[in-house]
Amino acid sequence: MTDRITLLRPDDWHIHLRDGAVLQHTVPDAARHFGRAIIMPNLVPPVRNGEQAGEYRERILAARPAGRPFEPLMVLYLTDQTTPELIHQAHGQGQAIAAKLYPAGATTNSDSGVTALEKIWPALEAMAEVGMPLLVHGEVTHPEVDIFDREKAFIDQQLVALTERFPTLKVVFEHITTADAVDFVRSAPGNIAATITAHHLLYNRNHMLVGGIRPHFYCLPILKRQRHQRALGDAVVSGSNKFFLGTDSAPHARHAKEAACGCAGCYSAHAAIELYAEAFEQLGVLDKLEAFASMHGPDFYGLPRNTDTITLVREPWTVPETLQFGDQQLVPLRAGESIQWRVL
Ligand SMILES: NC(=O)N[C@@H](CC(=O)O)C(=O)O
Ligand SMILES: [Zn+2]
Ligand SMILES: [Zn+2]
Repeated sequence: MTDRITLLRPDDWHIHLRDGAVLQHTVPDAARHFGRAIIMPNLVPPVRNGEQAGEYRERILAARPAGRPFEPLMVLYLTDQTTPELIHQAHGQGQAIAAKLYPAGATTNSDSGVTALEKIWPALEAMAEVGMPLLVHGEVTHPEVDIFDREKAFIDQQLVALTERFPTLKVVFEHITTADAVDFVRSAPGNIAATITAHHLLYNRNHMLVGGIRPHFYCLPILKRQRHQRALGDAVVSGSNKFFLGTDSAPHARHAKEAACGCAGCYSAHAAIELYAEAFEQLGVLDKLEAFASMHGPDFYGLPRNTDTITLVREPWTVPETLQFGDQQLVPLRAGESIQWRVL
């Protein structure tokens, strides 16, 4: 049994840090072991242009603990109004590395999202031209589509056509949750990749719903049945470079989760690489963690891999019941329970 594993420093290709006072808590967590992170732009109001991305980046850097190598990689939030000029400007000035498609109404803070893909065709054309990746929250929002089918419906109704229309556009299908998404990404060309969260590898909908409803497992896309969890496991076991680490750590204050209408999002930044190590060990592929966490992401984005390392040891520890979140509290993933791995 391996009790110690050293990895090139990993990166998080999908995280929510929020804004304001909570950055004092979310940024240090993200910066514990990750070298870089793709910072999701779904603030209220969203990060719509290069200038706003630059300002948000400064607020994040102001909360970065001294001596940490952590670098935030900024993302634009696409709206019906996003123009090709805006893309060219943000890209040209190095203010944003990617742009995010939230179908309007699909998830937390997506009200300003895109109402019909045709509206952003010119922006996508510009992104393909300059090589800026499109990051996608891949769920349809039609009320008649069952919430467990929304990812598959997005592939069938939107993503296939989108990738055919823009064959050179780099696309990251974010936080995939279904066998359908795994199959789509696997059989797609090299410019299409996906992030996978630790919670979708470790859990399925039974964990959320059997024996009582557990709001801290509620996130979007929602946890699916075990068959889909296994398909995500198979994707990482395959070692394919199309799949890489994106935690989708998405903090909400405790009262906003434990409510009659609770918010979607799981917080995992306090123990992200440790939770992935557990998932990979359960799958019997700890040796594949490094490529997934530290190589496939930078390779896809065309960035250098980190050069320093981190070491994980098998040394169980207990996650606190709550963490400070600005002047509120949040309940992290695994609250009050143990995690098998610890970073030295
Ligand atoms: N994943 C979530 O359940 N929530 C995210 C938004 C998102 O990534 O869809 C959030 O911002 O809270
Ligand atoms: Zn999302
Ligand atoms: Zn997210």
